[in-house]
Amino acid sequence: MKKVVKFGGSSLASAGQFKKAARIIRADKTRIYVVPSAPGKRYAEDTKVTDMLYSCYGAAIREKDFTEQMEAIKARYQEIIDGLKLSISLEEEFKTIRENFGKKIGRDYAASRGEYLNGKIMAAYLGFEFIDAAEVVRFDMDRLFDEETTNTLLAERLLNSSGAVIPGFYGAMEDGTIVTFSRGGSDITGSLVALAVQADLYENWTDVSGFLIADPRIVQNPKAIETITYKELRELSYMGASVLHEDAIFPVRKAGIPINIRNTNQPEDKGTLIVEGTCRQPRYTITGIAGTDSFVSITIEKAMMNSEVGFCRKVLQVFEENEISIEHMPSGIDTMTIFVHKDIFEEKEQQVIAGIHKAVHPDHIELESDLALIAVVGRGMKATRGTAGRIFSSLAHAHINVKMIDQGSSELNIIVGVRHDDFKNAIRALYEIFVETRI
Ligand SMILES: Nc1ncnc2c1ncn2[C@@H]1O[C@H](COP(=O)(O)OP(=O)(O)O)[C@@H](O)[C@H]1O
Ligand SMILES: N[C@@H](CC(=O)OP(=O)(O)O)C(=O)O
Repeated sequence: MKKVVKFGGSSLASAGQFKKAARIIRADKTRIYVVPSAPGKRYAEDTKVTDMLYSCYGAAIREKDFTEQMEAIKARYQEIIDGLKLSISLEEEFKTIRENFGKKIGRDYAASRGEYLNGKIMAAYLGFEFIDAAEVVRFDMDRLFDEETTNTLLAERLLNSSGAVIPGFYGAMEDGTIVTFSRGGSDITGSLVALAVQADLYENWTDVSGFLIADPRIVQNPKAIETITYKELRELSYMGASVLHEDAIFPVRKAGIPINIRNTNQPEDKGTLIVEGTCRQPRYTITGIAGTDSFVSITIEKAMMNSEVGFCRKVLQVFEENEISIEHMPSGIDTMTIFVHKDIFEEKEQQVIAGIHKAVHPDHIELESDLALIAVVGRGMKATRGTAGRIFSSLAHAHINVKMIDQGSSELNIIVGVRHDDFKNAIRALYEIFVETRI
């Protein structure tokens, strides 16, 4: 039996949190492979070390003096080292980092140092071997993740280890250039390590007692999900449930390795088990609710659109040419609406509109911004009639106007579009009807 344990930034933000993590690791001899994140927030208004590094590197790039910012980062680590009563020194490491910042060696290198240094401390504290992710997580020369090489490198390096710390979030190209995954990417590293060593379980330790039915920052004390399938989780994390990176599912899913989301502050809680399939019936019709609140909708109107062969393709081509990916596309007889992320669309707005005019000569194009999309997800929905009806009535009851509704053909999710201002209330209303009232 072997387990991979990933600790998120909130679990390693201070010496006190490090001690909790180490207690968890030492309590189970099968917890052999440890993937740490960089120190996260110690309290709500605190700054994550990754963000401190980005901002410090930003100053270096602008050729501003970054001494003070670098000292603040160093102080975060020194506080942990002192609190753990370790005799290691990071003086030399910081000297190198400062020099590399001066040489403007790369933004990804800068960000990766958060995990690198935390890994060094964690390895020293546990008495485990430190393995630099730059040696075992490979990106190709186009900065794309190289899954096959990584799997080989990790397996060769780790299989005989009796205790190893591999920092999360980054890897390197063959020439040593550091590349990071997108934000929250330590979850991906954990998953890659689990696949390479064919772990029995991938434990992902965070600051909540599992995947909760709704975002705890929106719904007060939401209930935890006991068991969730990879498919359901993918829908929820893609739609903004940030507890697990959306790409962390793929490596373990392939090998059927379950993920267990656990709480470092409450290790006695069972957390959430993420599995390929389960015969366990979910407790409620829905498994979870998640949403993101910055979409734009583009509605294209043209009489007789439905009989114009190739209309949709021509419109979609305009988005493709502008490298904008499409989130949803509900349509009517003479209208089609396209939902896209606001931040990506904003920069190219006028090009896209001009492109659509040129491509299909519409009667009218209407843009609506500040929209939110909410996904109601659950394997139990397939067997239950009237789910969409309940969604509508709960939102109507809360005086929320539904802009769009889209049911996936797998009947695993229903997506609802609402105004940005209604976003949180809509999630609360949906939680209320499916979980609290359970009618
Ligand atoms: N459905 C959800 N269930 C649990 N946590 C969620 C959910 N949606 C959003 N979150 C947020 O995700 C946070 C945990 O993810 P993250 O901040 O990446 O943790 P870590 O630092 O441990 O990697 C929680 O503190 C919570 O605020
Ligand atoms: N430290 C990186 C990577 C990461 O995964 O962090 P966390 O586990 O704290 O979400 C970030 O802030 O994006």
